[in-house]
Amino acid sequence: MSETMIGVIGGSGLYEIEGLEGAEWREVTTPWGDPSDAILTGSLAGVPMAFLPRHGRGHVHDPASVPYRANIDAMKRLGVTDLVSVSACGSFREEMAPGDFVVVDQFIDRTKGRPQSFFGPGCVAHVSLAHPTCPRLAEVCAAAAEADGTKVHRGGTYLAMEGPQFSTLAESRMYREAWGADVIGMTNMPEARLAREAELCYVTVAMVTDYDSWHPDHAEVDVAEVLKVLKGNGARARALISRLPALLRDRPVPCPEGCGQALDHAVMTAPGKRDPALLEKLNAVAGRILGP
Ligand SMILES: CSC[C@H]1O[C@H](OP(=O)(O)O)[C@H](O)[C@@H]1O
Ligand SMILES: Nc1ncnc2[nH]cnc12
Repeated sequence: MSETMIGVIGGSGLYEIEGLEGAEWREVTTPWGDPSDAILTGSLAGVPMAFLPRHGRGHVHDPASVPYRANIDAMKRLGVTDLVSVSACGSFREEMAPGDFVVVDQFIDRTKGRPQSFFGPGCVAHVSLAHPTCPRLAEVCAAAAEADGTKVHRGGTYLAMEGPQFSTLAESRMYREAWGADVIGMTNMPEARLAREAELCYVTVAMVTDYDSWHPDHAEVDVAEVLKVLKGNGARARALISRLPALLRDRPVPCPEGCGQALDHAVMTAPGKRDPALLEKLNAVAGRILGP
């Protein structure tokens, strides 16, 4: 049985974490290009961890230019089994207030033009995305946040918009009223798709920073407001991360939810028709089924 390794992708406002033993920023190269930044590796309470700031230190990447495939490949290559996305989001629900955390379990993807898959011509694969997050990791994250006194909403639909501008009032109302979305952000797609293809347990912890633009009693979202709330959220996000090792250590690997076998019946291309160059690029993500 291989061991649990926790990966964290930190979103806006979360560019590093403290307290890792043997902490080292490591440059990881991937066949999909460079990740957003070097990756901070080390261990926490004896459990190996890897932390990657999604936008890079200094917030260099906008939501469209984040190298999602390189980020997920790099995490997989390092041995990550459980990947937590910690992200800022707007809320479409009165009860999901700024400062609350929403452990997301569904996505609606409105992003455009971002590479959506590791697979393609020469190695076609179709994984299930019906349940795009790992229920075990979701429960662990919810418990870790609650232990710190944070108000947690278990379950919620995250609308991934293209950005970088925030939504119009009409869009905000449509996502909330007609589409039933609970929170909105710009980055967790295609990240969640790619994590599933890479057979990682994945969950989004969405930290509510604002009410987007639909709420009659709150000003429309702007970055100043988001940053103000993020300052408060940062410490609680770090506290959540620090509790993960105790909750994930000693759990079986692979996870019984099946995230680690997502590719078992997914590849359609006949062995003799597979493109060797693409197979080479897939060596970390799909080496388990395609061979290293
Ligand atoms: C700073 S507000 C908009 C920005 O914040 C969120 O980023 P992340 O998901 O990486 O925390 C949102 O998706 C936008 O990219
Ligand atoms: N209202 C909002 N829309 C999109 N991304 C966000 N990130 C934080 N708040 C947001």
